[in-house]
Amino acid sequence: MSKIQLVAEAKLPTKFGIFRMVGFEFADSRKEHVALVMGDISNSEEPVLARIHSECLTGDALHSLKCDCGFQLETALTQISHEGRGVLIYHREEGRGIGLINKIRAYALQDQGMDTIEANEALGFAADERNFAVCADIFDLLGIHKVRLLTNNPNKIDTMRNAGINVVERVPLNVGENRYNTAYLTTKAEKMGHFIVHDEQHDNHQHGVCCSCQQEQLKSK
Ligand SMILES: Nc1nc2c(ncn2[C@@H]2O[C@H](COP(=O)(O)OP(=O)(O)OP(=O)(O)O)[C@@H](O)[C@H]2O)c(=O)[nH]1
Ligand SMILES: [Zn+2]
Repeated sequence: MSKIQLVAEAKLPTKFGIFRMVGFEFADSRKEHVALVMGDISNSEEPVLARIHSECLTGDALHSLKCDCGFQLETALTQISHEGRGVLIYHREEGRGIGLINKIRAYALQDQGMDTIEANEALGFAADERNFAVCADIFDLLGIHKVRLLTNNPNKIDTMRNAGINVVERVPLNVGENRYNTAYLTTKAEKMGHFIVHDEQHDNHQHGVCCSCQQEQLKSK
């Protein structure tokens, strides 16, 4: 497989501020990834606040409560904009690498009682099919070698370090817990070693999707 290349860039104004959007592509497979960069990252000595965000159409764009992705995406972009400097790699590995349609199939099995990992395995996939190494190559192409990584996933940290990216700090990203994703978060913590801190109160009053509040909202409709 060829190495990923930086192929396009442009300004992207968002509700979180103005980013530089950088497009990356593998010449052979045409597989695409994108990074949103804010501020001056040219000083390679100053660690960059960085997020590797794996694609989740349902959570990121369709407001699903089954996972924490949408909340993490918003929080990461907010934190980067507060610092005025940082990068978010939008890692196009939908459904932990199994793709959108297979993720829907996995959700159907979860509706019957399987957890995230059991559902993936019942479909013939590993628990996690993602390849994070490409993100180290993207950091490298952006001239970033020292990061404070926004994640709860130890595997992302290990993969970056093994690829020569200096992760000087893990910045936790525990947001978005609600009644529909508690089991998903528990599976991540218990079976995948993620650093999940359960929030007894849930932190979603601010998002209007707290378990009980949401119930009330749904009932009143
Ligand atoms: N196969 C599968 N993928 C899922 C499911 N729910 C969310 N995803 C995908 O999981 C990926 C996000 O992975 P997570 O385990 O939530 O988080 P992470 O990226 O490993 O770790 P953080 O950096 O802490 O967010 C995205 O690609 C989602 O599309 C599911 O039930 N099954
Ligand atoms: Zn998700």
